[in-house]
Amino acid sequence: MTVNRPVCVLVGAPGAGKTTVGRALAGALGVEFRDTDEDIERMAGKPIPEIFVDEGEAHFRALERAAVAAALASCPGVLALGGGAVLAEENRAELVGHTVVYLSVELTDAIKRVDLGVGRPLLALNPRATLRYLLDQRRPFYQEVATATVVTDGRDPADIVTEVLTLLDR
Ligand SMILES: Nc1ncnc2c1ncn2[C@@H]1O[C@H](COP(=O)(O)OP(=O)(O)OP(=O)(O)O)[C@@H](O)[C@H]1O
Ligand SMILES: O=C(O)C1=C[C@@H](O)[C@@H](O)[C@H](O)C1
Ligand SMILES: [Mg+2]
Repeated sequence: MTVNRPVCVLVGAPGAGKTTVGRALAGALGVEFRDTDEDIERMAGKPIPEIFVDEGEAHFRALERAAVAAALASCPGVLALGGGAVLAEENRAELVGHTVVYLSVELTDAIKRVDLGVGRPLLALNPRATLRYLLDQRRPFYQEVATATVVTDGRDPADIVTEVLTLLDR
């Protein structure tokens, strides 16, 4: 039986660069890139902001728990989790034993990268204050699940990919 485990799971706040760095990292490793946000959109047949409006955040989080469990069990490549996936105890427990890289970002860089919250429903109102709250709330959870942390502030994605490749010994 073949067991598919991600080479690397990326966690971090909105704007940390999970999707950007994850895609480039997967390209460098020659493996598939998967993003639970994209899996959820495919499952639901609509974009994440519409799921929040039509069914609410609790429903989105339920879809996210299913997407995280499925991806951890079937993705052999680089897997990016949604920014809030670590909020669920169930997801944090599922991450034990995986190689999990926390792409850390602080407020100044995160706010520049999230483009006033476009496409990010939680940041639609008052992005700066909300992002500050999310970063403070989630930092301990990202640290709890991470097997390594890579600081992304003031660095370009190619530089971050190089550091992750070194961490992975590739
Ligand atoms: N290290 C970086 N330096 C500058 N800009 C970056 C960096 N990483 C990502 N970006 C830019 O920031 C934006 C957000 O990046 P990305 O979508 O990869 O973040 P994310 O962590 O996947 O966010 P989300 O949790 O919302 O999915 C994109 O426009 C991307 O080009
Ligand atoms: O930070 C969050 O809670 C989110 C981040 C995105 O990746 C999406 O999963 C969604 O917009 C929620
Ligand atoms: Mg993303």
